Formats: sequence, structure tokens, C-alpha cells
Amino acid sequence: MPRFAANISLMYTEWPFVDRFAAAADDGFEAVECQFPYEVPAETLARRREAAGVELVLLNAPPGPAGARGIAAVPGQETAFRASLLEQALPYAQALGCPRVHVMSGFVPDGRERADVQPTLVDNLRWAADEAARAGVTLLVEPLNGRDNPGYFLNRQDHGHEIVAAIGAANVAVQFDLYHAQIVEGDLSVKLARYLDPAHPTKVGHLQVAAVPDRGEPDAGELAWGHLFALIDQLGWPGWVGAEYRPRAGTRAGLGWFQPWRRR
Ligand SMILES: O=C(O)C(=O)[C@H](O)CO
Ligand SMILES: [Mg+2]
Repeated sequence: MPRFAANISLMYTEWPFVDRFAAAADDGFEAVECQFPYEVPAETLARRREAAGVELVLLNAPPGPAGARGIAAVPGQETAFRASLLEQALPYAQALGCPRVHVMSGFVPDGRERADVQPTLVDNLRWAADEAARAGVTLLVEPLNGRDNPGYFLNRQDHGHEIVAAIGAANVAVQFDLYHAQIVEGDLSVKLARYLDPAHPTKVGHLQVAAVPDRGEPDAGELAWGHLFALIDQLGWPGWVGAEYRPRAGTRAGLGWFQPWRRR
């Protein structure tokens, strides 16, 4: 049965960030994920996570300068990218026992084409994969939809897998967010079957879900959630499914969808 992790950057915003581990645990989540935890010292978060008895299964590397959505595919930002990984992302992951770090690629700079900047992303991630391997961390690239993120470098699942193949490291994989994938390309059942197949040469390292189009709880909108969750189960997905949504009317009020999947 799918194992869900609450995304405590979008859910539980009724609580201060440090209290969200315990709030999610109280609701039966065994794991949480977050986007950018860097405003709170890692040691504080580690203490609060441990006290709550939940795993942290995913965090994001720093996004870069104000307004940026990552810098891994931005030529000229290589030094800043490396520093952000060595000084922030990997130390936070290690302190929090977090095995996955999502590295955001960023926007295609004005006047450049995707093909021009792809080598920057591949080189940065090749270097980062070695550093992450030493820390026991898998790095993820996530295709985001261009409606919410106009100009973002990575939009499609096949492009994510192409990047992972070009990097050629065992600890780099795709973060498959069904919300973005439905908006960009659809055909989710076929893509889940293709990319979660253990025989597929490049891997998915994490799944995420939210309703389309409102990015609310995975219980409404244009996707058939019963079918998708059963399929994820049938395909034997061994990983986590991040509940990365914005609650429509309060986090606890919206947890009806989660009750059949609670394991504690
Ligand atoms: O927006 C998303 O879907 C993500 O997973 C990223 O973490 C964006 O911050
Ligand atoms: Mg996502």
C-alpha cells in the first residue's frame, strides 16, 4: 500500500515550522518532506524530527537568489551552486537523516535555449552526485509545469530521464510529481508503468501528488485517485509518495483522503 509523506512546507502551515513534524505524526504520518528548511538551524530541526518520531524523506537544495527556482542549470552560477550543496543541502540532509535532495534546475536565462544550458546542469549534477554519494544521499531532478513556472528548464518526464541518463550516476533520479506531469503531458498510468518499472534504465526516486487543477488534496479534480493509488501499489512502488498540496480548508479538515492509508 502506498506510503505517504506529508509535505510540511505546504501542509501544516497553521503550525510554526518546527512544530509541523509533531503535528504530522499526530495525524498518523510516518514520514514528512519539506521544500526549504534553511531558516531554522539543522540541529533544531533534527531534534524536533526525532522527538516526533517521523522520518524526513526529502528536502530541496537552496533555491538561489530571490525569485530563482534553483541555479543548477544556470551558466555562471556554478560556484554558488557548489557552495549551496556543500554548505547547506548536504549538511542539512545529514543532520536530519534525509536520504533525498531535490536539486532545482532554475529558469532558462533570457536569450538562451534549453540545449545551451543543459551541459551546465549535467556537469553540476555529475559533480554533485559524487559529493552526495559520500553523504549517502540521492539527488533528484523534478519536471515542473510551465504554467506555474514559466521558463523553468525542466518540464517533461522524458527530459528528466534524459538528464539522469546523461549524468550516469546511480544516485541521481527523477522526482515524478503527478500534479506537474498531468498539467504538462497527462497519460499518467502509462508513464507510471514505464518509469516505475524496475527494468527501466533510469530511475524515479520519489513520487508526489496533488489535485489538478487546484493543487489541493488528492481527492478531487480531474485525476482518478482510486485508480492511481491502486496502480502505484500494483506496480510495487517501494518508495514514498509526497503529499505536496495546499489544503483547501485547513490541513486537518482535509485529511479524509489519507484515512484509508494510515499505518499508525
Ligand atoms: O513545486 C514542486 O512540485 C516541488 O516539488 C518543488 O519542491 C518546488 O519547490
Ligand atoms: Mg513537486
